[in-house]
Amino acid sequence: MKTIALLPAGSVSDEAAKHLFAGENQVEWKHHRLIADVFLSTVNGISDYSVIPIENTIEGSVSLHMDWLVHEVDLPMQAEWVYPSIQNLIGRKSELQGDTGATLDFSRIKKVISHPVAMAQCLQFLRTSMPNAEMEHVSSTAEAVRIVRDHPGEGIAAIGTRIAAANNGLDLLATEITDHDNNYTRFMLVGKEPYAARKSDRIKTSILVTLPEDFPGALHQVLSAFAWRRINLSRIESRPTKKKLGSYYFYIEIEMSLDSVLLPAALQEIEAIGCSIRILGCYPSFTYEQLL
Ligand SMILES: O=C(O)C(=O)Cc1ccccc1
Repeated sequence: MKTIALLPAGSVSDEAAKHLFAGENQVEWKHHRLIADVFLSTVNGISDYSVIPIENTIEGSVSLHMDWLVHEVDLPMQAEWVYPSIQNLIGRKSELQGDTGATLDFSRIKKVISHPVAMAQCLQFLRTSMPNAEMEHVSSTAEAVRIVRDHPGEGIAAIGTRIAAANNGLDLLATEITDHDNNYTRFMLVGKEPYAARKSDRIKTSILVTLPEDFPGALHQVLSAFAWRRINLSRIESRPTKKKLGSYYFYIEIEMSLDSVLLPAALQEIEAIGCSIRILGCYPSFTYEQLL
């Protein structure tokens, strides 16, 4: 039996997690309202893994979650997979219908609430369909839908999944409202134990590199340690160390397993120039189709 911590039922994370663990009946889900509690559940040994959304096609890195992974906890990355992010506008049709019935009057929506990543995916839709509505961020799309359920008659709508609308007895006011197609979110499974339920040919390694101070060209040297070995990088991102203004570390995703001969040699070379390296994990990567 594996216990998995994740955001609430009906969240995008919930759909995505069920996609990775499809067909496994020995799974227990522990839903949490806040991503901090999702992480802490695994840190405290209450669950084996946490499911963390880390990157989205439209919004890019989910910085809050990446920062938790790096600064607050020490949980190795064990698998990553992508899942389509399909968002819908959810509320009560009856609140948006005038005397004449049928058409929905979106100008009656005073406020739209959702998770910041979901909201960011639908900004054009919101701007054109309800330019005067306020926007408010909450901890998940599922939480947003629950709030709409608990506040009838207040002109509030949520952005969330179809499942959340159905679970809460609410209507789909508009479907598939993201501003761009091909909107995917990348999820990470973190925990102490390796994930071995499925195999992938694509193995990645994630590291954090902190550059030495006053070393001109340090980042160039780091990148060249990978480049001349023809090691492919799929993501590189700088984030503040939170210790000093202007001090950053680099989060780097490498398309190679730590078990290879080449990668440990590249990492040694990088350390030799005075960089510090923290390995965040070496894990299989799955496409959406691979898990179908
Ligand atoms: O709020 C949710 O439903 C989540 O799981 C976080 C999220 C939000 C939007 C896209 C992907 C994940």
